[in-house]
Amino acid sequence: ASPCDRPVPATAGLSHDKWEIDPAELMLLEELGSGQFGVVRRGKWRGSIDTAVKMMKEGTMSEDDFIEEAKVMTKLQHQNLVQLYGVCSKHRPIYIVTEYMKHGSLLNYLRRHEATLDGNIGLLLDMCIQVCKGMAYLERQNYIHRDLAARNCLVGSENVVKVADFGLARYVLDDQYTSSGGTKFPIKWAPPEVLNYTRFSSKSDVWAYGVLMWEVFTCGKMPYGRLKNTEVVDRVQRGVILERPKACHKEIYEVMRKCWCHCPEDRPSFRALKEQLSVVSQGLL
Ligand SMILES: CS(=O)(=O)c1ccc(C(=O)Nc2cccc(-c3cn4ccnc4c(Nc4ccc(C(=O)N5CCOCC5)cc4)n3)c2)cc1
Repeated sequence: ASPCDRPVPATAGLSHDKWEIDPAELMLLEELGSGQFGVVRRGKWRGSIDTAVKMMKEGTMSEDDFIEEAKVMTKLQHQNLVQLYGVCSKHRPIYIVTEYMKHGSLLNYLRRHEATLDGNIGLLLDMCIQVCKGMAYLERQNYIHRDLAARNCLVGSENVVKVADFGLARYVLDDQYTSSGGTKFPIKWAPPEVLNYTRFSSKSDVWAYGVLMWEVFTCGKMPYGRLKNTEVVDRVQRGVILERPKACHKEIYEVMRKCWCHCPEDRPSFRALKEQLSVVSQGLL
């Protein structure tokens, strides 16, 4: 019988899990950057969809666990989260395919545009509010980021800011990055309970969010300057916090300070932060 009148088998298309992307549908373009994890390139998916393709160097990630988690991550959808489109896991290195953000990381954007951003309180606050909305969504989904910082947020057109790489830290194999004693551990974004017991929670993400607000209002300065990790750990455990950036109104700094309460339960939720920041933002108009 001709193929057109042969019944389509019920399993057609099911062999490809929807989080699995066929590399034949990806056209790899210029390199966007790289790190110890591998290389990131811009890509076109199915001819027209702009993507960023992270090509994970072998040995940097527990791949099978990550591929399992990718099924969950593709379901996390919000206008302030960098959308995971899927993975190419049938070859090595595996590819992590996400939506493309054309202005790169928030940290580099702040540093590159300091001249126009500095003093533009409304725009800086709007960037913080966008990150807060993405994080409030993750909080509602009981999803912990574990490495929130300006370097892990991305900027798209019209100053859209989105949170990236949520949850990815759990799959990094380099224990210099994963253990709080390691040289690559993000000490400056970690609260006391993470430094002492690696106890991650949405409230430890809130602490990191306070540091991200400080990064935004300093247009990308390094928190605690050139202090060594051991000196930062000592200060944080003694309750010494980051000073108010000069471009930052006292009421905005008050919000940051609440994110740095020693006890996690005394810190506001992202839901509460979103309310507080929009009140401040209206007050500015
Ligand atoms: C700690 S870890 O888990 O090992 C880990 C480490 C690193 C990463 C990671 O993704 N890093 C990473 C590195 C480079 C680019 C990315 C990266 C990831 N992306 C996801 C979506 N979009 C992007 C994107 N976009 C870019 C980046 C740079 C430019 C650029 O060249 N510009 C210059 C001209 O002005 C505009 C900006 C443009 C767009 N860059 C991500 C993720 C996880």
